[in-house]
Amino acid sequence: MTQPVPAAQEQLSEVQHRAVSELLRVSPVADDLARRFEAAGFTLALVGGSVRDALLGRLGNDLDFTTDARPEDVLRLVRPWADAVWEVGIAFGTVGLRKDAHEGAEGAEGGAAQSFQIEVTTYRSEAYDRTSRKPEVSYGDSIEEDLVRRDFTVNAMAVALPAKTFIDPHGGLEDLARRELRTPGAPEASFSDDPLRMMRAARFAAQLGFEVADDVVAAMTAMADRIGIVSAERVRDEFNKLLLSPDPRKGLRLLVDTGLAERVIPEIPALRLERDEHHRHKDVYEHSLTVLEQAMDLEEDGPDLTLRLAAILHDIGKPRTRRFEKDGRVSFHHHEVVGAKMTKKRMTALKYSNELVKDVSRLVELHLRFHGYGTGEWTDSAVRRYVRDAGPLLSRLHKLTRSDCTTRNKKKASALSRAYDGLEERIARLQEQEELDAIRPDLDGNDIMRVLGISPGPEVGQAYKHLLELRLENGPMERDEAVAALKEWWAGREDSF
Ligand SMILES: Nc1ncnc2c1ncn2[C@@H]1O[C@H](COP(=O)(O)OP(=O)(O)OP(=O)(O)O)[C@@H](O)[C@H]1O
Repeated sequence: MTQPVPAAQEQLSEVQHRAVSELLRVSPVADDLARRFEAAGFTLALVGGSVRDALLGRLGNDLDFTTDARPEDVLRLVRPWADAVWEVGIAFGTVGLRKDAHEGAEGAEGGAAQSFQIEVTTYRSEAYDRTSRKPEVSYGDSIEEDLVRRDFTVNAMAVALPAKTFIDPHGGLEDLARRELRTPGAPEASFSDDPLRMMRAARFAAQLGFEVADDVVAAMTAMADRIGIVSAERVRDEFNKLLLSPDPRKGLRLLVDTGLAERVIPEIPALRLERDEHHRHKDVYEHSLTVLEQAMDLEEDGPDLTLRLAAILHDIGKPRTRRFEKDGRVSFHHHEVVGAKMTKKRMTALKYSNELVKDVSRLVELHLRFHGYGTGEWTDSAVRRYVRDAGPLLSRLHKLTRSDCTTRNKKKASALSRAYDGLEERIARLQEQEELDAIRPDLDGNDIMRVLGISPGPEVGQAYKHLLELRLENGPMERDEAVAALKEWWAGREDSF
């Protein structure tokens, strides 16, 4: 191997430093497990994404291990040690488990509990593809055999435990320091083994911010058709991870530029409408990517798949509805309705849940409604209908609609955002009004008559009004309290005569 240049050397030592502290953090649990395997004559190594993430200083509590022990031995070894064991993946060589650990006395938190999600997979000697659910798996005997079948060099490193021996036969550490995705062997061979890896390249680029090596991009472009043999569920899961990453624009661009998107979600590349010489409309593809990023900026509780799907898909009805009108303008009439139908069709083909398909297509359908608001005052009933039609999607619709403004014209943008502020204020006011309108006293007319032993008459109305005042003033009361308050009011009233 060539010696790293000094700059890379510096990066490597920073990488090593991070890795050491990450490994020390998980060590008590990982070493404990490894000693059990060692005592039984087996090896155990931290592997794949866990090693990559340790080197990047972002290892969480999900740990992946690889071993020469067969699944039935793994089960035997982990059962007495783990807090829970899952056997769902056992036919494919994977045992899942949870280990709850307490930090040692010297731990900064002084005894805080941590829960580790662990997967132990037996060495594979064939294409590493644990989600394709092939009926048979063949196991290997060496870790090198296992690592060469992994997707990218940065995912093909291991740390044998408890000795902490670093195993990196494909130069993953250097690629990680260079932030580059390369395959352990020729990319064409790797993608023939499992075409999903092409999607994974785009996903990791988006997730880690790495560049994809030129030969890998070339193979993705040449072999894009092959993605057709992969199940919709596997494609969807990778697409979701890409979309939920910190930089989905980067991953989506790769999918579109290599032709993978054409096979997987052709509505996105179709957004690249050729603009006419008068540039009468903006580039819908670039606009959609920007809307996606603007929507991400408005997320409050972490990445939101529903919102992100709606943002990237909101204009997919445009290419089909584009008309050049006689007056020289361009129109996209009903693109939101057409887009909602297209969304439903594509998401169903990708095997998304009915719930998500319904939510995303609803947002696509509603994304334009607000534009009617800007043109004139909405009646209260139009505002109520907007709220009712959005239902639980209202806060996402607010975010989508606000992000849908990508104009460079600052005046136009701030007018739109002010109009939306106005709408949100009105919604809040109406909602408050309706909540108040819905408030009833804690006892109704019949209760009042029964408690006071009176018949219908103006006193019942007065008693009702008094209880409503109390309800508005103090909030809900227990029944006993309300009865007592009613009697008190009645006695006070009689006294005043
Ligand atoms: N289709 C595949 N082809 C080759 N190797 C794979 C494949 N899927 C998973 N792997 C290997 O298994 C490891 C774990 O896979 P997984 O899909 O959980 O990704 P990860 O790298 O752990 O990232 P994340 O946890 O964010 O999904 C990978 O790092 C890689 O070594």
